[in-house]
Amino acid sequence: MSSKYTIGVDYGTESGRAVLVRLSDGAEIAEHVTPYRHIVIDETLPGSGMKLEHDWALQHPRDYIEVLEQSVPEVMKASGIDPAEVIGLGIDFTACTMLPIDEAGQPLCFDPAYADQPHSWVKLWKHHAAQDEANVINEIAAQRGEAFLSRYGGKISSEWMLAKSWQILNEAPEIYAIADKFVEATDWVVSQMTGQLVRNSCTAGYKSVWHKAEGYPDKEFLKALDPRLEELAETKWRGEVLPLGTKAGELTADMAARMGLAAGTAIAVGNVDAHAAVPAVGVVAPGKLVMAMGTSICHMLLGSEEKQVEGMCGVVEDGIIPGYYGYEAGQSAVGDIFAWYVDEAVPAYVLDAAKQEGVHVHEWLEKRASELKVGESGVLALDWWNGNRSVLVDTDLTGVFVGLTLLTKPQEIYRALLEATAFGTRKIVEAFHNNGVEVNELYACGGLPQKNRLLMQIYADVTNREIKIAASKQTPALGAAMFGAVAAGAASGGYDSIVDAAEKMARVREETFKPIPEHVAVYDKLYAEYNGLHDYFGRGANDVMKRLKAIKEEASGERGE
Ligand SMILES: Nc1ncnc2c1ncn2[C@@H]1O[C@H](COP(=O)(O)OP(=O)(O)O)[C@@H](O)[C@H]1O
Ligand SMILES: O=C(CO)[C@H](O)[C@H](O)COP(=O)(O)O
Repeated sequence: MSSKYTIGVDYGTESGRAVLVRLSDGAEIAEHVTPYRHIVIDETLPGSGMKLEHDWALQHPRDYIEVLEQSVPEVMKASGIDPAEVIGLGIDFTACTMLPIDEAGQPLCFDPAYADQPHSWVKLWKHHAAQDEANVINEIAAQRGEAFLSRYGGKISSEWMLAKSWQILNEAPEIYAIADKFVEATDWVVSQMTGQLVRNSCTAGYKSVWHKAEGYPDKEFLKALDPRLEELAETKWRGEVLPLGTKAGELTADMAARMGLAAGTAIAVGNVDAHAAVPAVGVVAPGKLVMAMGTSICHMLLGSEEKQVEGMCGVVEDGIIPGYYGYEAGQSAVGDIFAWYVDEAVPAYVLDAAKQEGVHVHEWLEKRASELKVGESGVLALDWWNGNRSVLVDTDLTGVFVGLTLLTKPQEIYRALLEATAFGTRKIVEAFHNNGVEVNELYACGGLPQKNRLLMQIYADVTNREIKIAASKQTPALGAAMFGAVAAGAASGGYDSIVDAAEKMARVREETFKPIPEHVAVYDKLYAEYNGLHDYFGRGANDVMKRLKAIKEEASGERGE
């Protein structure tokens, strides 16, 4: 019997990649990356050259289609597989990455009449220009005691659908009026393959404040924000929300020809990058926290009940794996903090030594830092270089070092930064575990577990939990491919559930990182000190970070006088 295959397409911030996967064992047969032609549009609008304001981040929807037209045929060519053997395809995306579309499902920015209006383009997840709207959403939701706030750790983000939709209404009412719908890019790309638009429970739940039983926020709340938003959910956000793993439709003949696949191939509903990674490491049950570790960390966890956990990004029924409540939390900088140190603060002698040894500065520092005993340096840091996303949810918090002396070495500072991010993760683990959402094991995927062994050992020691590492380097794409196999179903040679798909296709490395008891004991003491600093600086006992920010803004003339 011939093998069957599935394709996962992972849409990142700067590029998209297709991975062709064998259904029987999850083997990754071929992959291809297509960088987005327009990458991130944050300075001037394509065509008109209109200058964008600060904090804007747009994308070109055509770039997403190009990934399908280039990377999918490339993986087919590289593998030599017959298109008839590819039975399903799934995609995952950054989120909330949203766009306004017309009645025919076309992006408004494709229409020459609207192409010069920035609000007609795709707003990327990191478009942060809707903060004013987010602040009012949070204020009014808190005043009205809206129940949904507790499902999002008390805060609705400026990155999400409501703030972005409202920004369009405030700044470009003509675009708001003409738009037939606002959709997640993941749902739009799926609609371009199938010819019909359906929404998915993951982005709807985490990014559009949708609840399986209660739906979107009610009209009274939306009206309290702005009377013009009263009908938002029934109009611009309308459309069926389907659980992950559902078949969104079948590949149209036109798209099949452009992608080099067979018409009728099953296409799964869209998904989010970090969330797609969870089944790809084999996690389909509660108790196992998955960390997507790179520039930042997304923490994902399943639970059997809906619990309130301080500072989580969100809890969504069916949001990660159907049948479970999916919890998400995060640290807004991790690899980026280490990058800051390496790029901005390492002495010249370290740069020279690394060059001489022919290793990257990170590797040089990792090697020297791993020669230190736990606690030996006497240096402790708080990991708030990009604010705190969980559990304090406060972007105005900043970094701290304690214990520096004239003898402090660069490797001691580097190690303190690795440890600070591990303490931040322990805080999140404990927030879940102590509120009835068990965390017994950790799984890691993303770039960092491949790059820094000391970091992984520190995470195991600080959290006192074993850490399993993803075998795949393309974990989100593998997860998306698995959902493609589920959309196809067992009758077509795929799988009937993501649990079945994970059993056959997901893999972790044999080697794990286990806590070392002597390290755990010292880290318990250091974590107690971290906790003390965390609460002192983060919970209002000393708002020095906020006062410094105010002084800084005053000094740089940014404060309204
Ligand atoms: N050896 C290393 N040790 C620790 N951090 C590293 C190392 N090499 C690179 N980094 C950091 O890892 C991050 C990139 O992680 P990666 O998962 O590849 O990217 P992304 O989060 O963009 O997907 C950067 O912030 C970089 O500074
Ligand atoms: O909000 C998110 C997931 O909920 C991600 O941060 C966003 O999708 C971008 O991810 P990445 O930096 O890995 O591309």
